[in-house]
Amino acid sequence: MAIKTKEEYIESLRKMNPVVYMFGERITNVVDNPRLRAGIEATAATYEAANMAEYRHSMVTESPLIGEAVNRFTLPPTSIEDLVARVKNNRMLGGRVGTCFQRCTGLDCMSALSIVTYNIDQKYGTEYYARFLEFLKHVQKNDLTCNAGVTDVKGDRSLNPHEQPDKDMYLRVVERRHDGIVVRGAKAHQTGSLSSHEIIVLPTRALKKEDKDYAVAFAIPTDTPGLIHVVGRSTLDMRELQGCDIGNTKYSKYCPTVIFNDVFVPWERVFMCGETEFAGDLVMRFSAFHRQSHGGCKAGKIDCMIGAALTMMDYNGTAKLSHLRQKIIDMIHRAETLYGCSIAASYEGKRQSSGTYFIDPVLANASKIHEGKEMAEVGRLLVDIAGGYVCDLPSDRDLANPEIGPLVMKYMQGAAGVPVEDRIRMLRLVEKLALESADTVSDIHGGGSAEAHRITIMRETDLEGKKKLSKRLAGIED
Ligand SMILES: Cc1cc2nc3c(=O)[nH]c(=O)nc-3n(C[C@H](O)[C@H](O)[C@H](O)COP(=O)(O)OP(=O)(O)OC[C@H]3O[C@@H](n4cnc5c(N)ncnc54)[C@H](O)[C@@H]3O)c2cc1C
Repeated sequence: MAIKTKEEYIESLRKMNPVVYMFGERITNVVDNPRLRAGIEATAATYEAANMAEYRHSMVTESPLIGEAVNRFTLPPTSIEDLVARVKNNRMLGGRVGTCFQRCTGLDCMSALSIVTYNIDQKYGTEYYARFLEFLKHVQKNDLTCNAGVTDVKGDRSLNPHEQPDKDMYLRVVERRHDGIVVRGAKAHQTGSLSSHEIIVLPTRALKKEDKDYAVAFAIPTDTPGLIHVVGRSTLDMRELQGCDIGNTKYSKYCPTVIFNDVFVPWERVFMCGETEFAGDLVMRFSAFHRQSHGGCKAGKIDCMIGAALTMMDYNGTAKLSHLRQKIIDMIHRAETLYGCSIAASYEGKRQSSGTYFIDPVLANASKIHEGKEMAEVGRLLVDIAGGYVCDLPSDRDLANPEIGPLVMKYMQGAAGVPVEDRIRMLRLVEKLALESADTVSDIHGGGSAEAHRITIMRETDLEGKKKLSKRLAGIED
């Protein structure tokens, strides 16, 4: 049963028993909690699309590993076609959910591990790659969702992990046993950790040899004893719980901090343990794949934002105004540049020793730098087009109030013939698309902060080649 339906996916989460806290209280029923469910629904869209005639051909392919049809979200790329399909699927899904569907990070971890575990084995004769392939088979056969446990809480940013006054600021191995390891630490911003069956942990940065205990990668179920998910707050997080003014009526996003309170990991699930010199490569590969992913999903989110802007123009009676139509063009070209860089990064991908294909990291990072700046501009344009009611629209509860409701509705009218309820719904969606902090901050920091992209671009670009070009024209011989 390699392809799950949406319903099977949700039922599979129901069988899990993670330890979860939100707003200071223990949540025992994750799946039916309205706030968490909105996030789970976004991930469920990746299962739904795989079963829809319209998208099945792009979402499903045969795995060379298990010889069965699998959801592409479980498939590390083994061709240029696979790399391109990742971006196209992400764009389609980003547009369908209008937020993050929370399933690419796990694939990005698996893609990076499928390259680096092989390289570690080549150097040290370890068996990480074989262990990783066993894990991957499990993921593919059961159509699992994984999330990325990469970002450590990091304490004092000027200090290396082993230099921190509290040694747990980066996740580390605290005990080595005959049957596995015990780890302690916390991973921040764990997008969709409760929509996932497994959490894949990687180091968050390059490490020195003194940081040996921090050079650890592994995968464990998200309800493993000792794991505590503390759901983070975001700007619109009460809306689903209050059951009104929701905006995106189907989907949302949430990002817990996951605490690893002395968690046991069996050796068969450990994919790196102490090989510090590979930590930087592992995180660089994960980040580059993740930045490629963003080029697809965020372009898809802009598609949805453009749709909302155009609809607001219809509803406000501003559809013919040329300066607003210019702003639509400004939104479109930003989506296409983002997408174009990400698609180009895929076509320029190269086969690695393990057989996995890796994207062009310079193009993928260029795409992400563009996202960090331009998504904010797209949000600004959307709010500009939609009008000031994006921020202080009366609540659904005021509209339903028998005393003031009819009066409020009267003054919410837009263009003739547009149902007032529709105009209100679209304004709420614009609020969610442009101002939900879990999404807008992810445009800046998700996949690493801007400086990390710039450093990668500088490191991975052929600077000498560019100097040679200029020297040749200037007649300078080296
Ligand atoms: C909505 C959202 C979703 C996310 N989802 C995930 C996820 O699913 N999985 C995951 O693992 N991570 C996730 N992340 C984490 C993301 O990768 C980090 O936020 C990002 O790497 C920045 O780390 P930080 O937040 O700790 O900020 P910091 O590292 O504190 O950075 C803040 C600023 O300080 C600068 N800075 C910090 N330290 C240094 C230094 N030593 N040298 C130079 N400059 C420095 C940075 O460049 C940046 O400008 C998510 C983040 C967000 C906001």
